[in-house]
This record gives sequence, C-alpha cells and structure tokens, in this order.
Amino acid sequence: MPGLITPETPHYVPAPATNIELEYADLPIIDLAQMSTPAGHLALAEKARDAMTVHGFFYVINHGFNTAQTERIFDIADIPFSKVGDEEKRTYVAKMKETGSYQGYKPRQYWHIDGGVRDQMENYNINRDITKRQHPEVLRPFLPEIEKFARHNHEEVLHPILRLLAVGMELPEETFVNMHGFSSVGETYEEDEVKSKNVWLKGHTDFGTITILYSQPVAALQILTSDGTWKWVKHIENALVINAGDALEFLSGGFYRATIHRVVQPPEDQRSYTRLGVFYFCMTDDDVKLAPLVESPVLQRVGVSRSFDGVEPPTMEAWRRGRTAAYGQTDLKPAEKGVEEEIINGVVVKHYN
Ligand SMILES: O=C(O)CCC(=O)C(=O)O
Ligand SMILES: [Fe+2]
Repeated sequence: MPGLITPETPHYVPAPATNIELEYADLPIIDLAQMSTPAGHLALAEKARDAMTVHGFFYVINHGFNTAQTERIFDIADIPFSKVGDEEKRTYVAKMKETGSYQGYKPRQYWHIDGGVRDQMENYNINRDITKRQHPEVLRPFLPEIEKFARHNHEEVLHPILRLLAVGMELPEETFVNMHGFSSVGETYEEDEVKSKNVWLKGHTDFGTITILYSQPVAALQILTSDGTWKWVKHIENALVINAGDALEFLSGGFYRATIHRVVQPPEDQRSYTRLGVFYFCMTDDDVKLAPLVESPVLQRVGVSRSFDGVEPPTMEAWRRGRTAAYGQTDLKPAEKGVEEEIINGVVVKHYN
C-alpha cells in the first residue's frame, strides 16, 4: 500500500520490454525457495555449481523481496541522480583513483573506455556500512531502508549462494560465509547507476566474489560464452542476475568462473530510455588472502587452473584497491587482437573490446 510508505518518493517507471529479437544466453534459474528442504538444498547446490563452472552467471528467484519491495528499491535508487543538484553531487564525488575506495558518485566520463572515448554512466556507491560517509541530504531519510536492503542482500541472498557454492566444492558449508561478515572490515557496496547515450562498458570481469544485479528491462548486458560469442542477458521480472568475480575465481582455483561481460548499446526501441541499475557488489573481508582453497576435494580431483604462479596471492583489500584505482585510468597495453592488458598485484587483467 504505497500510501503507507514513508518517506514518499516519486515512482521510477522503467522502460518497456524490447520487441526486438535478441540472442539470449541460456542461464539456469536458482529458486531459493527450494533451499528449505535438504533434498532441495542438495539439488540447488549441484545446479549452482554447474552454473558457475559453465556460465559464471545464473538467475536467482524467490530471494525474499516481492515485486513491490523491489520497485521501492528502484524508486530510492533513482534519488541520487534525479533529486540531487550538480553542485551537491560534486561534494560527494568518490575518490577512486586517489584512495582505491569506491564510495560516493562516479561522475559521467570519469573512466576512459577506448580511443579517447569516455564513459556515460553515473554511479552512486554506498558501503554496506552506511555510516562510513555522509550522503546527499534528500537521501538521508531513506538510509534506514538502504541499510536494511544491504543486510537483506548480504544475509538472505549472498550467504545462501555462498553456502551452495561451498557445498559444490565439497567444502564445509560455511567456508565462504565465514569470509563475508556483514560487520567485518571490507568494502561490499550497493551501487545505483544510470546509463545513457551509447558508450557503455567494455568486456571485463568483476573483481569481487559475487555480484548481485537486480534485473531491469533495458537490454544491454552481454556475456562472453564458452564458444566465444556474446549473448544477451534476458530480463526476468523481480529476478536477480548473479555472477562470479575474480576473487571467487581465485579462491576456487579457477573452478568457478569470473565470466567476461560487457554493456552495449540497447536495441533500437529502448535507446531513448535511461537505464537505472541496482547492484550489490560483494567482496570477502579485507584480510582474506585470495589463494585457492586446496583443501577442497573437488579441487584435488579437477586441479587448480587459476593461481598466482610465483606471485604471492593478494588480499581482498589489495586486489580491490588495485583494481578500483586502476579502472579506466591506466594506459592499457594491446595484447592479442581486441584484448588489452594491465598488471594489478603482479597479475594480468584483460580488457576485451
Ligand atoms: O549494467 C549492467 O547490466 C552490468 C554492469 C557491470 O557489469 C558492472 O557494473 O560491473
Ligand atoms: Fe561487471
């Protein structure tokens, strides 16, 4: 009942679905409601394991937020862009390059995409500890809801997924959960993002463990499939799009894939709309060393395929700071055709055009 919701905020109306036929990736759906029985739990763990080893992406449904709650989150997510003036925005700009930390606004054109072209995305990032920074005045009445939202993502979405993925490696169920404390020192954050015009994000991996993306209707996200082709990610109403990042790939010795994805221009009929995104980017606690969990019987059977040969594995803190500060700033070196490289903590990070 919208009348009972305080504080009130205008309703964000998302773009209509596209009518253009696109080639979509065939991603599995993990129904968290099935976790309530032991048999369901085991079946889901197998499904999540296969999804993360084959695609690096899956959907989650029955995540505990109904459509109205999710719509409310998008309404709140729009506030930092539509209700805050340019001058106030400038006082909350994130200092990624200087600090390697990502809190506050990332203005449009902060990142260099390619050949002198800069990005057209505006982001607002909030640490899961909402008290770490001041927020624009109009957002302050919503902070209790934002904090609840962070906790919901952490405990009702991230932790169940991490339990499934630990079981998938035959590790104790709490192995990954224990590395992702809500109150630990670290930088899991919620991001609201608006994109417009046509310069988006080139192929990349996310650098944390798990990314939770609230599905929205403007088609633009594509993943690089194992056959080398780009496929679109289809919007599913009130579903979450989940993907693995570098840190999970490192911890799992390459068993779970940090799949390369990019954001391209939407189909013709959606190009005049802005695209509002809501994300929860998850990382381990800062002090976790991103070395393969070689005690996993699965890893002992299949072998470690991704490790830091000859280089000391970085901590989550070192990895996130290195990648946050470098993103869109450094001069990339052309490697193979269509791929550029940079070195972070002694590890090659590839960017795909
Ligand atoms: O906007 C999207 O759909 C994905 C964005 C993304 O990949 C990112 O922010 O890391
Ligand atoms: Fe991403």
